[in-house]
Amino acid sequence: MSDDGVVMVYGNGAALEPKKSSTFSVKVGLAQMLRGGVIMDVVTPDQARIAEEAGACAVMALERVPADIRAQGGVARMSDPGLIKEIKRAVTIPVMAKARIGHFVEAQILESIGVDYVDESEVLTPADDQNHINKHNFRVPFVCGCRDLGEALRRIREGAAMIRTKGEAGTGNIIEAVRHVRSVMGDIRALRNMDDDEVFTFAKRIAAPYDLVMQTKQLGRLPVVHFAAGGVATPADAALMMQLGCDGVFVGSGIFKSGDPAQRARAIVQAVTHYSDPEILAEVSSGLGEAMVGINLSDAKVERFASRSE
Ligand SMILES: O=C(CO)[C@H](O)[C@H](O)COP(=O)(O)O
Repeated sequence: MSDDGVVMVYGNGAALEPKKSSTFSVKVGLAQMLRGGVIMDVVTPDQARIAEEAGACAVMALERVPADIRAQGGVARMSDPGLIKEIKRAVTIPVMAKARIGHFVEAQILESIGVDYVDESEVLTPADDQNHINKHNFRVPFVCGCRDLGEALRRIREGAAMIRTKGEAGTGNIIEAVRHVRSVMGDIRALRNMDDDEVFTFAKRIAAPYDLVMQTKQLGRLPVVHFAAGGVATPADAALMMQLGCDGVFVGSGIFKSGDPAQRARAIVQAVTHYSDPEILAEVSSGLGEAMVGINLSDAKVERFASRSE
């Protein structure tokens, strides 16, 4: 436990470590450095510079922001490695990049060009509808999405060193992000109050490895860093994710599909830093110009990226 009462998971990584890998706890520790930060989707070196200047703790290189993936359709893939290299040269903060679910060759390519993290992401078109990447086969740390505690712990068992709740990327609508964060946090609260004897059945019910469920119970939180993603469009949305207990946020479309990306990016960083101070939140939310338009999710025709994997 650290001074601020936060459970430090770095030293606990060894308990999650399969025999095969000697690096898992190092990857988990590396992701800790991102806590309290904002990770911004960027598609060009210029956008990466805007993100860094605004105070992003990392950027996520992808071929199109999720709102454009939705609007344009087609198969969304890993972005051009040449472009990712240019983005790496443009900034000093860590650069993440997305690989399709199950596409371990895209991940090999991203590792070979030196990205700092790979996001095995449902925002891209899945390559394998049964299997995720065996992330223990890589030196580079992975982040993966989840909608609930079981899904988070399954990804961690496969080697994810960081988790993000999925939300619904590219909608500018926070409702699914709230649902997913509340689901994870609610299950952790229920788990903490459970008798140890009940954990076997609970682990079976959420289809998660017993040892990771038990570790989560003991820590009172996910055993790796947990960010929110998908639908964050305003400083208030970002602060909401933090007040619900997340360690940081990913923002994609919400910044670069808004009227003034640089100003909105700065405001969202401030909101994450001062997430429990409504006066600062009021100040940074003022005069930001147009937010992204967004999509109403009660429309059944809207594709759910979050349901693309279990
Ligand atoms: O997939 C992501 C995180 O890995 C995206 O960065 C995130 O979900 C973006 O969503 P949005 O465009 O709604 O902000």
